[in-house]
Amino acid sequence: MTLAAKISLGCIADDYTGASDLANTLTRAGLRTVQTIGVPADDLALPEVDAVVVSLKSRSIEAGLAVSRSRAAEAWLRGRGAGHVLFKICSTFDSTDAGNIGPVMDALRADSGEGAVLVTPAFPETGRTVYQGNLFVGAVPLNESPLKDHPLNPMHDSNLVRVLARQSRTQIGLVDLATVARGVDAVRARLAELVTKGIGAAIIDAVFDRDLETIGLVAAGHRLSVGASGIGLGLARALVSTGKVKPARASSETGTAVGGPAACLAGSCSQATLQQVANAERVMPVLHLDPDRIITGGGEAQRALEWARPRLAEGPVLIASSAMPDQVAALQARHGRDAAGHAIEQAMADIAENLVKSGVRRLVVAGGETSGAVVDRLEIPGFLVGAEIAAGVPVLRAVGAQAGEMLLALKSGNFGGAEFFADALGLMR
Ligand SMILES: Nc1ncnc2c1ncn2[C@@H]1O[C@H](COP(=O)(O)OP(=O)(O)O)[C@@H](O)[C@H]1O
Ligand SMILES: O=C(O)[C@@H](O)C(=O)COP(=O)(O)O
Repeated sequence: MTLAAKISLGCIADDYTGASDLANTLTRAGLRTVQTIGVPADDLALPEVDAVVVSLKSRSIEAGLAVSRSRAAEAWLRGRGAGHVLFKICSTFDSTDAGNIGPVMDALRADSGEGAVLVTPAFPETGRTVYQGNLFVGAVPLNESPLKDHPLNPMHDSNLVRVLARQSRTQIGLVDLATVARGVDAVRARLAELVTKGIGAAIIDAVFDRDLETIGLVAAGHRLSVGASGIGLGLARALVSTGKVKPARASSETGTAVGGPAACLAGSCSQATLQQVANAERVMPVLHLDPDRIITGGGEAQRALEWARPRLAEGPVLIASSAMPDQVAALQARHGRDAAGHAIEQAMADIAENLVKSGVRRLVVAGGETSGAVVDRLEIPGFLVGAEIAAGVPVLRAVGAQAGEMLLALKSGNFGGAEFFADALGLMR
């Protein structure tokens, strides 16, 4: 890969939608940023950038594998000069007690020789705030939010000190909002106090962007941090305000038009996506997949393609597997959680691959795991960040894709407004 100058910030994202969310945030804060899929091959031509976000599909895999892939990404980023590495996790802390945030954090902490790692999923722009170590999604604690029904990692505890302690080998401390409000020196003093107690990581409260700016200034003096786009915002602003990065103006354009047919795929079952799919019915043809037929090998992907192909010339189409929590639970009871999730992801990848073979060059995908399966199948090695569709969701221009010029939007399940699919296609020309 041709990266002429050394990078200022290295990031490892545990899924592809999360990576594009972070790449979007860093870009808007003035950092020239590229998103790669996995550790990039040496011959991938990328422009000169301040930050690289290496996207992994490691959120729901076995912890040992998540650790080894994250360590490989970290080694690559450090080799390109990154003094600070941010491990980007979900703003709703998506994980199970068996992994993966704690094990990856522990391994990266050991590799980077970090004393106490700052951890916060706060991202106020999307309603994620942390107070006394408790994560709120909008007005409700995490365990009362729609995340309690997530198909792969339902979240039942809003206290992140407890959640992370169950996953990590180190003790977990708290830097509370009152300390953050007192500023950079107070946070540094609190961290030093935690280190003397043998505490290796701390959840840090943040409610407003100004809290993240304080956190970013402290974190920028460390080698490692863990969090969502909010801490990315803090780090980016710190790099700019301390003169380490000369800010670039984020474009509101996505560059030359790609044209050709457009399609949307939804594998997310989040409340936000369910509403967006329902609203899309008013503006484009929508096909609801039969998940049982997908899992039992009933030719559902083929049926979807036969439905979509004749419609593509008329305008965009949407193909969705999204279902309500009770339907998801019933399907999982019949087939098993992982088997169901995997089969549906692979069916989405089959559909995406064949839609692209049929000429689709503009593709919107809803769902993190779903996006991972689709992007892997399309063998897209990286993305440049274009216009912002909604908070946390940019238009992406594929770099080095086999299919040539392509625009994608990878929507985190919970993000986007009620008309997200129409909003996205409106910016993807
Ligand atoms: N109808 C369904 N029933 C059960 N699981 C489903 C259904 N539709 C999709 N899934 C699976 O649910 C998971 C959704 O995860 P993901 O794509 O990451 O969405 P989100 O961004 O909302 O977390 C995927 O593994 C997907 O294959
Ligand atoms: O931080 C966030 O909320 C997102 O960037 C993200 O990671 C969401 O994950 P998915 O909902 O699984 O796409």
